[in-house]
Amino acid sequence: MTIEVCGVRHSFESRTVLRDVDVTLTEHRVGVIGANGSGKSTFARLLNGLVVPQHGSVRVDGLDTRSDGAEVRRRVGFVFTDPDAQIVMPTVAEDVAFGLRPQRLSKPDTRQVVDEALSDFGLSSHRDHPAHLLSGGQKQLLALCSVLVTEPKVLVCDEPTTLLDLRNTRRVLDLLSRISQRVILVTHDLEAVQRMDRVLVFDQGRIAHDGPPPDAVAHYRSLVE
Ligand SMILES: Nc1ncnc2c1ncn2[C@@H]1O[C@H](COP(=O)(O)OP(=O)(O)OP(=O)(O)O)[C@@H](O)[C@H]1O
Repeated sequence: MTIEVCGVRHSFESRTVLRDVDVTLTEHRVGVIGANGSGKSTFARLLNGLVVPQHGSVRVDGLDTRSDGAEVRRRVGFVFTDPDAQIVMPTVAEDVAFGLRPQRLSKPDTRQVVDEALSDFGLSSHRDHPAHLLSGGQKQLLALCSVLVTEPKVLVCDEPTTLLDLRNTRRVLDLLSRISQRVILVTHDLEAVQRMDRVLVFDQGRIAHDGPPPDAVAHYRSLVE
C-alpha cells in the first residue's frame, strides 16, 4: 500500500504551515521529526483526511482523502497526542469495544478481543473503570489500544509517548515496532526514530531531509546548531 502526498501546500488563515510537500511512503516504519511548529502534526493529519490540503492531493491506496475520506479513515488509524480527544466511551472496556462495533462480533467474542487487547496494554485491572479517571499515560495506552483493535492498515501516531513514563514508553515503542501494521510516528524522541526505516525531517513546513535515521537525526541537529 502506498501513501502519496503530491504538491501539498496548506495554510491556516494567513500562515502557510506546509509547502511543497511531495513524498511517497511505502516503508513499514516511517518517523517524522522536526522543531515545534514545523508542520509535523498537520502533515500527519493529512494522511487520514483530518486535514484536507488547500493545494495538492493525498492518496492512500489510490483513494483521495478529499473525496474518499471515510474509506481512507478505515485504512488509516490515528492516535492523537491528547488521548482525551479520542476516548469516547464511559469505561475502559467499552471504549475498546466501541471500535469493534463495525465487525459485529458476538458478545463473548467481543469480550475476548477486548480482554486480550487490554492485557497487551497492561490495562486489564482497569477494565471496568471510568476511562476519564485513568492517569494521562493510561489514557494514552487506552487510546492506542482502541485504535489498534480496529485493525487499520496504517497507524499514524502523533507523539504517542509524550505522557508516558519510561516503562510505558518502552511498552508502546516495542508494540509499535512489532505490530504488522504500517506505522508513521511523529515524535521528538530521537532514540525512537532509530528503529524506523525512513525518517522525514520537517523544517518550516517543508521536508528538509528524507533518509535513514542516523542521517536524518544529524540533519535535524544541524538545523538547531
Ligand atoms: N487548526 C489550526 N488552526 C490554526 N493554526 C494551526 C492549526 N493547526 C496547526 N496550526 C499552526 O500550524 C503550525 C504547524 O503546527 P503543527 O502542529 O503541524 O506543528 P508540529 O511540527 O506538529 O509542532 P509540535 O512539535 O509543537 O507539535 C503552527 O504554527 C500552528 O500554530
